Amino acid sequence: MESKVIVALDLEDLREIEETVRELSILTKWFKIGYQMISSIGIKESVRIVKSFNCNVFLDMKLYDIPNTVARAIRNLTKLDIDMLTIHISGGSKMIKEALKSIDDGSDVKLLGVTLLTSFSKEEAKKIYNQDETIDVVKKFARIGYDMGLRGFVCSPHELKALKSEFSDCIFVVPGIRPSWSLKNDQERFATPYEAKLNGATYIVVGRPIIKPNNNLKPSYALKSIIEEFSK
Ligand SMILES: O=c1ccn([C@@H]2O[C@H](COP(=O)(O)O)[C@@H](O)[C@H]2O)c(=O)[nH]1
Repeated sequence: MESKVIVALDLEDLREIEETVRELSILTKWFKIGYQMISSIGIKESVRIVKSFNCNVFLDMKLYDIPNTVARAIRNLTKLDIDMLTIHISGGSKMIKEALKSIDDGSDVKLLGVTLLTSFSKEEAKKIYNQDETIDVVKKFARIGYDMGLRGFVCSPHELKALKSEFSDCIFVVPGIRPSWSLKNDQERFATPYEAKLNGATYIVVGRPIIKPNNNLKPSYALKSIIEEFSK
């Protein structure tokens, strides 16, 4: 069965990126390209590398701007050979509507709405959104996204179960994954691969525990152990 673990390629060096994809593409066919990689080697080169190993690209752009700007960016980005792309739901209903409209009918790109970043603690979410519980912020965003037509979300493992029961026809891509043996780093709302599986994740996204493991584990061993835990 194809692995549903997406490796976040938060790396900068071209050689290191190529070697990482070469080593890990034996175990998973999904890689996430984000700011760190594109700001060092560029979007087109990033996509080219992942595709050269016959793997799928999750382009995590987290687009957030006025509707016209986002729509035009999406029109360009979907000309690249990518499989999933993100926008911030907090960009608003109009932005989401234009974003969805700008994806060609013939394109298979799945547009995902980011709810609330996993690096937000309850206190931080309260400061910005004036809600006591992160679940209330996340549910509100997911409802807006769903009503505008989104059928895929990025959310933390903490709110996953509630979203899954309300939006059962959607896919859930879940970062903030920390196996028991790894550091939390800047993640605030996190859980183990097994917990994410139990709560209904379609895909999990994992970066540092695989590519920069704190215990000198080889990336391929770290990934193998995460795939096993997520498949239990
Ligand atoms: O809410 C979010 C949305 C995206 N991410 C991205 O996922 C990876 C996670 O990396 P780790 O090293 O496993 O923490 C990273 O690329 C983020 O940009 C997220 O963490 N939370």
